[in-house]
Amino acid sequence: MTEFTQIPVLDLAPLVAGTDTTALTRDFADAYGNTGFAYVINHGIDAALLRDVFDASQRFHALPEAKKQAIALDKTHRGYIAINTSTDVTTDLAEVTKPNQSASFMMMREDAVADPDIYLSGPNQWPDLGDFRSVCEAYVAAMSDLGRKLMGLALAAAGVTDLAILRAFDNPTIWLRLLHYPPQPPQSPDDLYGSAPHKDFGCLTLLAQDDVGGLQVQTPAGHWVDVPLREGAFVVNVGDMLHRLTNGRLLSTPHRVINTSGKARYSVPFFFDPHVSTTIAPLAGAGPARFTPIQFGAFLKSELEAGYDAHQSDD
Ligand SMILES: O=C(O)CCC(=O)C(=O)O
Ligand SMILES: [Fe+2]
Repeated sequence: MTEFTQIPVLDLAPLVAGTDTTALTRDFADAYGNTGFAYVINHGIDAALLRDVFDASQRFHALPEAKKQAIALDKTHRGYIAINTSTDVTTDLAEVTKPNQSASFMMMREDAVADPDIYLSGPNQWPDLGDFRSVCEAYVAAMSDLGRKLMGLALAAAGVTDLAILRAFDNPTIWLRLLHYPPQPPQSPDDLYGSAPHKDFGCLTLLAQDDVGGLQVQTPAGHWVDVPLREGAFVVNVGDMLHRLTNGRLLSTPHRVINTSGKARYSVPFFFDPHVSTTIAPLAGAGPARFTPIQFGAFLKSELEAGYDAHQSDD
C-alpha cells in the first residue's frame, strides 16, 4: 500500500484483442495492489451503448414517483430504490446514521422464476418505458463479457494458479444500478452523503459516471482523492470478495460520493460477482491463507438485511 494522489490508468487493448497481456497483468497488479481503483480505457464497450444507458436512466428517474414506486425494491433486490431507504450501516469507515442521498433502479440477473433455494434469484421488475429493458439487457451482456475478462486478469495479477473459480461467473450475480444523486444543499451536514464511505462487497465494480463529479477514493493515510470523469473510461475497483479470493493481494478501497455541484449527478455502477452458492476462500497461488472461507449468498443476505429497508426481516 502506498499513498496516492490520483488513480492509475490501464489500457485494456491487449485483453480485449486477445493478445499478450504480460505487461498489462503487471500494471494491473501494481494498480490494484496499491490503489484498488483504476480508470480502464480501450475496454471495447460501445460509446453509443453507454449513451443509451444514461439516456434510459434519465428517462427512468424523470418518471412520476408513483410509477417508480409501482416497482419498489423487492426481496430479490430488483426494482426502484427510493431516496432515504438505504443506509451504509455495516461500514466501519464512518459514523453513518443518515441514509444515502440517491435513488436508483436495480437490475439483477433475469431468472424466469424465483427459486426459493437460490438467494436473490428471480425476474426483474421493469418500468413501462420504451426500449429501457432492451438497453439495460444489451449493456449487461456487454459488461458481463468484459467482467469475465477482467476477472481472469485479476486472478493472474494476484498470482492465482487454479482458475476453477471462473466457473462461478458462468451464471454470475450481476447488479446494474442506475443511480441518480439529486443536488445536495450546500449547507448539508457533514455526515450527509450521496453515498457514505464504504467498500464494495463483491468482486469487481465497473463504473460509468457523468461529468458532474463527486466520487472520491480514500488513500492509506486517510485523504480523499477526487475521481472525476475521464472521457471514454470506466472506473474499475475491487470489492471485498475479490480481496479475499486473492488473499488480500488486490485491495478493496473505501470510497464515497458527495455531490456538492448544485446539479443532479448520474452514475451507472455494474457489479460483477460469482453465483451465490460460491465459497469465497483465498485461492491457490496467492500465499498462505489469511482469511477463513465464507459463503457468498449468506454474506450477501447479512449485508442486504442490514442496509436496506426492503430487506428488513418481517418474520
Ligand atoms: O456513484 C458512484 O460514483 C459510486 C457508487 C458506488 O460507490 C456504489 O454504488 O457502490
Ligand atoms: Fe461503491
